[in-house]
Amino acid sequence: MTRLLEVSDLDVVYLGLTDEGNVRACADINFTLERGEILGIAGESASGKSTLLTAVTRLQQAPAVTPKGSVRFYDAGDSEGVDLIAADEKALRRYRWSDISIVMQSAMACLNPVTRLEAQFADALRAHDRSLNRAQIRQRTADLLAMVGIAPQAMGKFAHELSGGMRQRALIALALACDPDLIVMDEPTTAVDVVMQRQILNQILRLQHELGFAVLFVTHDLSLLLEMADRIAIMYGGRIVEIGQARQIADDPQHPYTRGLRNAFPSLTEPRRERHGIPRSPPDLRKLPAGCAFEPRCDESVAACAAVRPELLDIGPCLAACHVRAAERGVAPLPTARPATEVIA
Ligand SMILES: Nc1ncnc2c1ncn2[C@@H]1O[C@H](COP(=O)(O)OP(=O)(O)OP(=O)(O)O)[C@@H](O)[C@H]1O
Repeated sequence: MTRLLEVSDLDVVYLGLTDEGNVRACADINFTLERGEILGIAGESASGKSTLLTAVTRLQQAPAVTPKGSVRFYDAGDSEGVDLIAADEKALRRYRWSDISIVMQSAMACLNPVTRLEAQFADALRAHDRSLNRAQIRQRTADLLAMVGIAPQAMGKFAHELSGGMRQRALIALALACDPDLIVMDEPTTAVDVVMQRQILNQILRLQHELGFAVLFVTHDLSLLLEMADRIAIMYGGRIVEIGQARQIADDPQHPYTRGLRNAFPSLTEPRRERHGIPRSPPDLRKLPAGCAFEPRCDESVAACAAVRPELLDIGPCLAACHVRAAERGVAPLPTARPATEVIA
């Protein structure tokens, strides 16, 4: 395996008018991605998933800032890598499209409404290779559309002339235009019906298999990730609380929150049983508790959980941020509780 991306100690804060108004949407994010790997990121709404993707791709906009951390991207054969967080706009342009491309939730918002598809593909292709002539661009566009099952005639159409599923697939074809090493996907199938969702996901998996790009895939639908990802990171309250192989997350989840998510939907193979949601609501990111953010909803918590924030530790089957699990597995003793309240600065 060769490393493609390394995210270290990354924080993302939406600046408010006052310090109390700051939202630390992502905190202490650490993960790696290997070439050709599919890493899924799951978690409830407002857990910081989309914020993480925009920070990793440096597409975040004010009031979002990244006060600390790095996102190191390793080009083929480059052992040093480049820190995308520190890179200037000019340097970033070199990586966008050709190395890293993005498929967002709403194709309608991402495709240009006033230009035909062909012109949008031409822009992306020329960003990679300025010497391409019109005939080459048309041929490459037709090939890319064919990869996602769209007839070449569609290149003469505007986004509003395509169905929702076609738009989303056209966006995937556009993301593939420069043969990137990494495609970042933010809920790419939420805007389409379940049949189309299945078709698109199968297409992504087939293309990933053929072309070998890595995928960073965000969704709130854990069941979907269990099917397609190699590894899965679970986010809660802006932090990764568990990260492990998809099979382990499916069969042996460790963090009580992951267990809650896992129990919330039925399995195709297990006997039928009653499903339970996770009680109460996610935390307010402007005022997180000093300890574990999941503690108020956790049925396994002990005194230390409310007082001391658990680190993401290697507990054997996976990395997890849970005092109870770490103690259970002999990785770290339960900390001594000390009551405190933290206000995000
Ligand atoms: N522009 C903004 N200004 C202030 N806070 C923001 C802004 N955008 C997002 N947030 C806050 O950041 C937190 C994380 O939001 P984010 O959209 O990253 O979560 P998510 O897990 O992707 O949710 P969803 O699944 O609903 O898209 C939320 O509390 C949200 O309210």
